[in-house]
Amino acid sequence: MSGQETFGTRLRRAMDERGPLCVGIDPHASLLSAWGLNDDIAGLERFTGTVVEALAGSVAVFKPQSAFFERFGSRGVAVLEKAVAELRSAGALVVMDAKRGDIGSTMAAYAETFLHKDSPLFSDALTVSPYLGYGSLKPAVDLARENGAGLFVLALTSNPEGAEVQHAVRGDGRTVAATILGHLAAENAGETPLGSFGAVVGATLGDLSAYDLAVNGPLLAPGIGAQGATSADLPAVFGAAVRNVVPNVSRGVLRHGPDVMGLREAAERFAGEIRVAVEGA
Ligand SMILES: O=c1ccn([C@@H]2O[C@H](COP(=O)(O)O)[C@@H](O)[C@H]2O)c(=O)[nH]1
Repeated sequence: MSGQETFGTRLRRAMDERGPLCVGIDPHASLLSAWGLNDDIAGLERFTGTVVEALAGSVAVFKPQSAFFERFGSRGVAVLEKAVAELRSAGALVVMDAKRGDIGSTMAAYAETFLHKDSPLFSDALTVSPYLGYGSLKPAVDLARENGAGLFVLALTSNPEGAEVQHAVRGDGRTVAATILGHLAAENAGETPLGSFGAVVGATLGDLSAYDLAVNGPLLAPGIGAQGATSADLPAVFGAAVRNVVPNVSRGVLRHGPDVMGLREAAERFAGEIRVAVEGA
């Protein structure tokens, strides 16, 4: 790596300056309709542009959900590319939620797509799935390091179905999720102020004291708002790791559009609740 700032360094600074809230950009068909937009490319463009206009200058992190753009084909991906560029040039960080995961040789191509500086979809970080084996992610880990980017690895997801895989106990007595967290701690060893290799850990999960969340990396926490978790739950779920949590809210903010002020007020409300929860912890 060439003296460039790491994702962990940029993220820590963004969290300090703007607060840790991550707003998800999830253009569900139902949200497009609620905003009075058609479920087509023009609706997608208007929706995405409104979120960027309202929040890019004040929110630290955005998490576009790639699926909602991909469903419109290449024109949807073009809208996503534009949003990524605009968000980053406004000083926000972009975590692309594409949840990629495949055998190493294919993983290398996914990594080129999202983690190579010359790609139009280059993002500060990418969500990835370790369920083809953590080692299959190596091309993404390597390219992220080379380009000052990061990863968020699915460890303990917010959905109830995740438990049958993630809580499964291996031959050595450790759970699958604990093993993934262990790999991340190793990636981040010695990094300051924060490593670049984070975990996805749902805010919906209740007491996680059985897990060592001290991976010296960020913990992306979806589940606040539409999935039922609240900002006030964060200290109980994350314990001492709460200061490394990047809480994601998607529909909970987006349902306040298309009014730009409505979106801003909703994001500020969540940001304030998160601040109170984290500082009081
Ligand atoms: O464990 C996970 C991993 C990712 N997600 C994604 O986060 C958002 C949540 O949206 P809300 O509208 O705030 O519920 C969405 O893009 C999911 O795909 C998750 O929910 N849980």
